[in-house]
Amino acid sequence: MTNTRPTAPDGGGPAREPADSRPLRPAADDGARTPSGADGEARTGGNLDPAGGHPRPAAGLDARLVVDRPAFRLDITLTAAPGDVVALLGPNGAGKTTALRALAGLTPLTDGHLRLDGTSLEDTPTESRPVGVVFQDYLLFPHLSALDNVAFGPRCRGAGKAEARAQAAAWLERMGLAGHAGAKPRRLSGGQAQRVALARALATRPRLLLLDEPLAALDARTRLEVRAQLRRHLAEFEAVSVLVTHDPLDAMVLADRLVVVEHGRVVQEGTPTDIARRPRTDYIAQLVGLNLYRGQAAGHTVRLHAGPAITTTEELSGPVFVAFPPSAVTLFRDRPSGASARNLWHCEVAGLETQGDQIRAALTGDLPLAADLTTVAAAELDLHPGASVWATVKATQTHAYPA
Ligand SMILES: Nc1ncnc2c1ncn2[C@@H]1O[C@H](COP(=O)(O)OP(=O)(O)OP(=O)(O)O)[C@@H](O)[C@H]1O
Repeated sequence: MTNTRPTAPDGGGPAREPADSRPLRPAADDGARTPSGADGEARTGGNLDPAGGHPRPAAGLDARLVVDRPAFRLDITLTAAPGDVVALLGPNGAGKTTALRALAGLTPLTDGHLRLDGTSLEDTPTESRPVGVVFQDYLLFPHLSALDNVAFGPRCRGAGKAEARAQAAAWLERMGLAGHAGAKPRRLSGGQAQRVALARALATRPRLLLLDEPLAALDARTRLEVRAQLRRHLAEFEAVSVLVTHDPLDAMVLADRLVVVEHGRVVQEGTPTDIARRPRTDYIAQLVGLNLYRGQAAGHTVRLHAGPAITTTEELSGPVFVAFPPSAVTLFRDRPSGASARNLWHCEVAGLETQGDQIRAALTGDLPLAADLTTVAAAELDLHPGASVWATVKATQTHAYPA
């Protein structure tokens, strides 16, 4: 692992944890250098994995991670080409950290495989794997300057002190931190410390960069800045990056591809746009802020498994999903007469929540749904929990796709 060893040169580093304890902690430093020539290979080349039908890239990451625990099983396939940024998203307990720990070599695989640039990592000691990790809480050595924290990686790879420091200085410069090279971590802001941690991971030129909730410890303003910087650095990074996050915005901004994990399984993967447009589980629909239903389509009508029918513009048949945003819902206190919307449901307000300058109403009744309206509209409608309302959605505002 790139960024820290169990003990720093003078013995002050974080202690190494047992192989499968929590939280995720760095292990030893990277000793192996990247096989050269892997960069620039076809991003989607390779054979098909006979088991899962996933492309098996010659360069990049090719993993099936199976971890069995008494009450939990992780079984996910992850492939990524050099240059890809993949975000693992999922609810609490889905298995994201377990997957990251398995990729890092901190949690042993029960089954599956883990290959990087065509080489199996399973036989490579954790500390020799070309893997870098950036942790949520940075885990910088407190007694070392920013420069020496970053130089630590190259040092462990065998670089001489002067060379390691020169490389570290170049990385700090790249991160816009040249002026903080001599600062100890306690004198750095959260955003600066996170950039030092990223520099430390990148300074060993890993072939797999793992980021564990990299922005979670930052306040909202710093987060915005660091997110933009991280996006730039990840875009420049030539090998595979995998990040774990709870935050859909981080995932959408930082990643080329999202892999959504629920109950230890991949439930959906695709580009952020595809996932936002065609969510396939309630968790993802909530994440991207859509109302999502499942039903049987016949022409322009989708009969929901539990509930009424929804009229759509798409003409489909068979099992489908139908989605629409809360902003597409119009609410009335009295049943609208002559409303052009075909979709009209009688509901009750279950709850109201302020979201920025909008009010999000949670409705139950004919169809459980979320509706957004302005504060003024909510006041005019005299909305309150228990209030009876009529909800309409135009067919053109819905989106139906095969399930
Ligand atoms: N060291 C461990 N020993 C036994 N069970 C564990 C261990 N670590 C995690 N688990 C269990 O494995 C499952 C997956 O946990 P994991 O931490 O990977 O999920 P997660 O998606 O990262 O969740 P969160 O978002 O809350 O961090 C959970 O049921 C968890 O309780």
